[in-house]
Amino acid sequence: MSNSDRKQSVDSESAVLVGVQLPDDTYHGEPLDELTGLVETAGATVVGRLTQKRQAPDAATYVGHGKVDELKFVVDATEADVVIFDNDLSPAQIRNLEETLKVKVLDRTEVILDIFSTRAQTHEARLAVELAQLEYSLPRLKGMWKHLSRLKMGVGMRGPGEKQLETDRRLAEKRITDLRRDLEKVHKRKEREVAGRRDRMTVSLVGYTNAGKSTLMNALTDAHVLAEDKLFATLDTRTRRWQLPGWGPVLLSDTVGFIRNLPHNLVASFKATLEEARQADLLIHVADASSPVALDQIKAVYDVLREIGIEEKDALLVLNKVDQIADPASLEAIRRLYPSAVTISARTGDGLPRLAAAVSDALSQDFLDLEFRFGVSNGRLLAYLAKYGEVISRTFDGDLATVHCRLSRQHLGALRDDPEIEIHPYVASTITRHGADGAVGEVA
Ligand SMILES: Nc1nc2c(ncn2[C@@H]2O[C@H](COP(=O)(O)OP(=O)(O)OP(=O)(O)O)[C@@H](O)[C@H]2O)c(=O)[nH]1
Ligand SMILES: [Mg+2]
Repeated sequence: MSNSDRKQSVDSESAVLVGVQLPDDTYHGEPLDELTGLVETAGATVVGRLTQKRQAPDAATYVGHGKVDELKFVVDATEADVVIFDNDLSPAQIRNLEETLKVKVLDRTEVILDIFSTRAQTHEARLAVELAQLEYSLPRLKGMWKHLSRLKMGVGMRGPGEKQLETDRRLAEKRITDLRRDLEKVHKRKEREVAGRRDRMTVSLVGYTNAGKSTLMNALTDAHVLAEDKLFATLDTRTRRWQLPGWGPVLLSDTVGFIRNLPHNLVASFKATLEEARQADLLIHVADASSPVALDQIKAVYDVLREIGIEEKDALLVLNKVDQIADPASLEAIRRLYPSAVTISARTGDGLPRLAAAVSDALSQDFLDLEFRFGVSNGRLLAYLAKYGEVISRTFDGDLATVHCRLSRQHLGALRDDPEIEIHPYVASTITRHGADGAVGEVA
């Protein structure tokens, strides 16, 4: 089968969706709405939807026997090509269901991985997706190679997915090792790159997929990044200069969107991309306030952020798409929970000055814990630190002065730009930044 054949078969593929609600499920939305969006983004057409409430999944087929019969009936009646579960299935459950239904059976994670594999643009994103796909499917494909190759190719089988069918498990394992090593290299390089930009303020846009991050990026800068009504339109980080009113230029980054129950190995693989967010001076968490499940989405984003070591308080919440909110009460409900959130519309530009002011405020409040070493004859620098900084200690050793103080990033920037103040005088001058865990390196 050639590549173009495969793409066509996906576009014309019809899918029946299945969702099982378990007692610990706290999601408030319509059970299969999000999966429908994912499946359509992957290029298939939804021809049937079945839901069931259960106390626990059935070990053999996830849904109960009666439901399997009903599913078989729907699959036959609609001549569906694929059945897609909203829940993660075990390899045995997939096998049993495929034997009975005689069509391919996928789960939500595979659909997400499939979308990522068709959308990844950069080298890094491709590596990350291939690794996640291999890691996810390897344990489930053991002993299933023949079984799977009998089934029709399509959603979930593209990209590296189908390569696995041709290769053997050992090759796949070797590939995983290579991919991990390559990604580690990319990660290291990214860390250095990001660290190299330390003295410029960086702001990252994060948020649920389709919340409007790229649209906001375009509204604030001349980025011209792709923004569209599809899930996971953005997979690669883009950084642009944002002329922040009342502050000056900062670097603004757009990032990959998050989703509820984001496949775990995908989070790990995108670590390098998310590194941008982790190292940012400020995160703007963009939420789609017009979504009926806005609160679930906001919570899901905080969950992913915590996984990469970022606390809720470190992100500025922005409630986007206020132009399309039909019921003001729903916005009020969100605002009651997050009173400091800024409401905007990236589309109409409403609230953008308010957002700029909030970002500028947040950055100004940000003080750095610094240690300056310089020649004692540099009286201007000493005076500057005494005037604008909060001096914690001052020691003089011969003609070397060491001043430990807190200084806002804004004043550090101004200090650097001041032609009157020499911060590289006769004696080597260094500024060390103190993080929560002690000194984290030089910034000058
Ligand atoms: N009505 C309205 N629509 C918006 C607004 N902001 C974004 N959108 C629309 O929402 C859709 C998604 O926008 P994107 O900017 O691509 O969203 P994203 O967060 O970058 O999404 P991913 O990159 O897929 O994670 C697009 O169709 C936008 O036109 C807004 O303020 N109001
Ligand atoms: Mg985007």
